[in-house]
Amino acid sequence: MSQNIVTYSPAYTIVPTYECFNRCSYCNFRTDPGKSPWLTLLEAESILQRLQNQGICEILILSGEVHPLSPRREAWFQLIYDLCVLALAMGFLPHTNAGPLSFPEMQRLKNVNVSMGLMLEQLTPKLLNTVHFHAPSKLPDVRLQQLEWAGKLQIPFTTGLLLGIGETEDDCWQALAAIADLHKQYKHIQEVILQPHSPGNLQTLNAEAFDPRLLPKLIEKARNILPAEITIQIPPNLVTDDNWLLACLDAGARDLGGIGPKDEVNPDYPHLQKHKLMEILKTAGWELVPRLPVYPHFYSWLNEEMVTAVKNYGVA
Ligand SMILES: O=c1nc2n(C[C@H](O)[C@H](O)[C@H](O)CO)c3cc(O)ccc3cc-2c(=O)[nH]1
Ligand SMILES: C[C@H]1O[C@@H](n2cnc3c(N)ncnc32)[C@H](O)[C@@H]1O
Ligand code: MET
Ligand code: SF4
Repeated sequence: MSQNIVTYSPAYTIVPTYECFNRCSYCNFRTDPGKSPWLTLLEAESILQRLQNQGICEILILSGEVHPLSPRREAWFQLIYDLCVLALAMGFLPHTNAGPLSFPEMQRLKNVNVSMGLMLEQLTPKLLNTVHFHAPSKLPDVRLQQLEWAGKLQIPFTTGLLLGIGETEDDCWQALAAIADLHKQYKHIQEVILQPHSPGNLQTLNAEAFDPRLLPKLIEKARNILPAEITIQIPPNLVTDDNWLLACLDAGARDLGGIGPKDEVNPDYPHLQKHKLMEILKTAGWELVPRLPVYPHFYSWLNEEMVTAVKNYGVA
């Protein structure tokens, strides 16, 4: 068995809506409520048709958020649900990250997703006075509760930290320890993303990019805090120097996340072409291998329909 494998998920991101009632000051994705048209199922169908037979497995459904008490919340949720059903019908594997959900919403989405995700971001409440001042969805207790519900519902889950938004190193260790604790109870975390803050043109936060030279040490320490079965993921387009990227792998990162034509969250940071990335990794002896958005040890948590969808990729 080769030990020098790095995985990635051939993915395409579908955005139900960019409108969001939160205003995270580092966000380059959101528009104001009512200001962005929602994706229609017809538009989605034509996008997905063009993606067929291109080696893409994962459809990442990434959304701005309609307030839980808004009269438009139900239609917003239904659109996300229907997009998952459509992606499945067309042979793709959905992974939804649409911000915090109610327990029944999460329960319903489990039926039409092979895995789901929500970044913890950070745990320290001091960010509520800064980058998350206008972002009730980023209340640490709300995020922790989401991770707990995902565990109770046995949803294979992706979470992670956003780095360089005003936290200290110690804040990172505490956030990682909280993820490790929840995982020890429910065994549901498949990967933890260590996402460096990367400034774009639309955000209001005036802060530097997270210094990528700090990443390897952070990954090494994260590797010690997190149980071994949780994979550490780093986004290669946000670690723009080849040597730093390789240093991240040496430190214990083993996955490069969803790689597709556009990074919707960080549109100013395009991904390298796959063969370029492969070449860089190869020089250091790493092999880049595609994976599905759900890891094999979670197949027993999926319903029959999700297992069938996964089986179409010749695994399970
Ligand atoms: O291309 C991206 N994929 C992102 N992904 C997808 C991720 O890289 C993988 O495709 C999934 O983890 C599925 O395996 C996220 C998934 C989450 O659950 C939470 C946050 C993200 C963030 C990004 C992102 O910024 N860019
Ligand atoms: C989908 C995820 O994208 C991350 N995210 C949001 N804005 C930025 C940015 N400027 N740089 C890096 N990551 C970002 C957050 O962690 C969010 O949860
Ligand atoms: N709004 C969601 C969150 O922040 C997912 C998309 S962020 C661009 O968790
Ligand atoms: S990061 Fe997510 S929750 Fe925050 S403003 Fe952007 S879309 Fe909304």
